[in-house]
Amino acid sequence: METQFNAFIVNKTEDDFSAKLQKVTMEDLSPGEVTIKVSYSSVNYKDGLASIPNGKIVRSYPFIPGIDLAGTVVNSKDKRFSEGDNVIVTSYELGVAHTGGYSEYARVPADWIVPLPEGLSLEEAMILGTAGFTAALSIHRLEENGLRPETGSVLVTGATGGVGSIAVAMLASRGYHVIASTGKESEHGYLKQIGATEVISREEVTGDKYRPLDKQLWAAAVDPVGGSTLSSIISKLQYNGSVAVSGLTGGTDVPTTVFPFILRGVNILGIDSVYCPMETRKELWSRIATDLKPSDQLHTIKKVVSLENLPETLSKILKGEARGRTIVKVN
Ligand SMILES: CCC(=O)SCCNC(=O)CCNC(=O)[C@H](O)C(C)(C)COP(=O)(O)OP(=O)(O)OC[C@H]1O[C@@H](n2cnc3c(N)ncnc32)[C@H](O)[C@@H]1OP(=O)(O)O
Ligand SMILES: NC(=O)c1ccc[n+]([C@@H]2O[C@H](COP(=O)([O-])OP(=O)(O)OC[C@H]3O[C@@H](n4cnc5c(N)ncnc54)[C@H](O)[C@@H]3O)[C@@H](O)[C@H]2O)c1
Repeated sequence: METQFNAFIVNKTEDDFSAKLQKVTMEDLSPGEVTIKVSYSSVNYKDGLASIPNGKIVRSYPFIPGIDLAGTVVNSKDKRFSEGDNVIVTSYELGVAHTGGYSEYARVPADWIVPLPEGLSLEEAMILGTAGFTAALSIHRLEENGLRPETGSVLVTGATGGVGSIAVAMLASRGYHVIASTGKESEHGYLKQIGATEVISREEVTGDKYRPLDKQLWAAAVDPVGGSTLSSIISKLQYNGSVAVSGLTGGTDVPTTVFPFILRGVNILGIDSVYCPMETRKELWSRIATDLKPSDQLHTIKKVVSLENLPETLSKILKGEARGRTIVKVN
């Protein structure tokens, strides 16, 4: 193992903020039982927030962000892992309070590690990453609440984003009629290519004005957008319909009324990928490698960058300009 290696460091002092590639040593990494040579990381909205001064994600500076990583174990003090094992690490404190995936090496607690399931390569694991896991958890929770392809169509908001694109592709590969919503007219072709049956604008979701109960349009929705988009979804879900809520790119305040809940039995399902229990996490990753794997669409969804490209890539995701999933080829 090299004594010095590359990592993307964010630093904040009283009067300065910087985010750049630097040489680091193992002493700059947070402690953990398992050392991993990182092959790929990825770029999530949360990583974008971690790269700006007031994103409220990073707990202390200087810091190495990156909430996702996939790589190979080089050293383990925990019996569950050995040199040469291919692994995935996402969630918990990674890239938030524990140095993350934007580094050639990472050191993490063994309890956070998922062995790479058969059926996924390290690259595919990161095309999916936290976004793919969140999409899978959303679909799992919707199906637990009765959703089936014959129940009706499923709306996906923020559909060109990471969570959105993977949700479109996973739902389509499971036989659902997927209605993808986007603000980007130029991306309708992309959304059809990854499996959307119909593509609608953001305004078609919200309508001209909010009505507490509106026309029943969708059996379910995967919503990483939140805000007024979520208010409209709640009033337009079919009887007993559910929305899986994972994000806030469209805002955090969700004005609603009790009517959809007490008159139509509508459900809001909260989706948290970060502290999802390990047993469910492992089960879902093995489904992501098999029945939930959108094999045909993964390479249409991916874009590959290097650690050097991170500043412009992180800035793009915060402006809502990223498409699909950007993975970072680290080693
Ligand atoms: C991959 C998953 C994602 O992408 S999630 C989306 C990214 N997350 C965000 O944008 C949230 C960033 N955080 C914030 O904006 C603020 O912390 C919010 C949530 C608004 C609360 O702010 P404020 O009212 O100032 O209180 P606070 O920061 O002291 O926290 C209050 C209690 O909530 C907790 N909290 C905070 N952040 C998280 C989090 N990400 N996950 C779980 N819990 C969180 C804090 O620990 C605190 O709890 P306690 O009082 O310490 O028990
Ligand atoms: N709950 C969880 O465990 C979890 C996990 C992963 C992501 N997230 C959250 O999900 C959201 C999406 O994450 P991502 O990594 O896929 O990001 P992303 O940037 O790839 O996707 C976001 C999408 O939202 C769209 N968008 C932006 N502003 C919008 C607006 N005002 N109205 C409608 N659409 C808008 C963008 O065009 C983009 O398509 C973020 O809020 C992120 O924090 C939550």
